[in-house]
Amino acid sequence: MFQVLARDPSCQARRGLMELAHGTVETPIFMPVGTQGTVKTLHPDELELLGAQIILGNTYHLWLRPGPETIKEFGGLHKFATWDRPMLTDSGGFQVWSLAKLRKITEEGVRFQNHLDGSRMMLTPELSMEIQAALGSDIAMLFDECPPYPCERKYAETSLGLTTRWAKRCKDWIEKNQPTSGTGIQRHFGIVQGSIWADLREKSARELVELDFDGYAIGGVSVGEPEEEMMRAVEHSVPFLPENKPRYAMGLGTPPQILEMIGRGVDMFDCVMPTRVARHGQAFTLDGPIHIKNLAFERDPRPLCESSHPHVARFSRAYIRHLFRAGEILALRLLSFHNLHFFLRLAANAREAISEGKFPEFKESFIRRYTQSKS
Ligand SMILES: CNc1nc2cc3c(=O)[nH]c(N)nc3c(CCc3ccccc3)c2[nH]1
Repeated sequence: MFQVLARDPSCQARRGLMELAHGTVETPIFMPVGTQGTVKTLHPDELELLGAQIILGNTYHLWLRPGPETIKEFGGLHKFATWDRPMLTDSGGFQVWSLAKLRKITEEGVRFQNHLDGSRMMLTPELSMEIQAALGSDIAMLFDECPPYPCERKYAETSLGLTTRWAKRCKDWIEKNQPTSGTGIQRHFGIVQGSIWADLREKSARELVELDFDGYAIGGVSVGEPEEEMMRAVEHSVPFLPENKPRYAMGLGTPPQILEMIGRGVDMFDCVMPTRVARHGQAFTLDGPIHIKNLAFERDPRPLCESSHPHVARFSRAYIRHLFRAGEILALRLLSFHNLHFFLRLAANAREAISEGKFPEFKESFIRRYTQSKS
């Protein structure tokens, strides 16, 4: 399922290939988030134009609406959304924690109030696996508990025990129900927890590796902790994960953070930021982010960035600023397309640098230019 093609000689960065039911994915990879079965404001053809190899869907959102029956009737999420490349779905626990009201965690699962109609619902490891199987994603995340930040050590320790017991229940469900044919093999990734404590991160990683999954995510990060805590959580988890399996840092991060993580041996990234900040007028450039509403761009004839995709580079900053201030929907689409392209190019350039054994130099020069205050 995963093979390492090249390793940078002077850091932990590696280049790899993931063989999935709906195609091959090169790593390191950035994965656009398509919460409701669409990457906001963009058409699947545009995602292909961008070179998106895999997109993310949300079990929690799709379970509540339109519901697994509808999606099953259309042959799964790929057919429903007409996206024929790989998809990864989260298990729903994190979304219950961050979206639903009146959440109650028990050994059985998570009881909560549906944020759409207030009805009381229950999500369990087995149900999460069942929904993700109905969605037909290429990679399903195991049902975990993402502890809040900050939290007491005792809470983190108890919580990681629950995540491991839930991982075992997911594994039992998979062994009992996973069809080995039909919609193609669905892979499953365990999620390492343990909050900010190194020994808990090691404990969680060892317990999940013991259960043996197709890949491993580093969870409990990008939940409001300082950047150095995020880096340490990755550093304390990666050494206990197998070399020959993909590693996914959940919810991360800014361009510099992604490059720092790649240097520490992480292969997969997701972040709502590129499309979310696009809707607030922020565009990523090699010289750092810009806010298109800024008066400075009123007559700026340049494209958003020298490395913009032709699909967007044909428009001046002045024109996009005008559209944005006029509330034109095209502005959101152009900024979303541009930002996703920026992140996808960053991953592609990282892959090249790793193959050339020059990742540290690539990382340093990108971060230097990106963070220097623009002239
Ligand atoms: C923004 N920061 C962020 N930190 C996260 C931590 C966890 C975590 O510890 N456990 C799980 N299961 N998911 C997490 C997510 C959601 C990532 C996602 C979103 C959309 C689609 C697919 C995947 C996180 N996102």
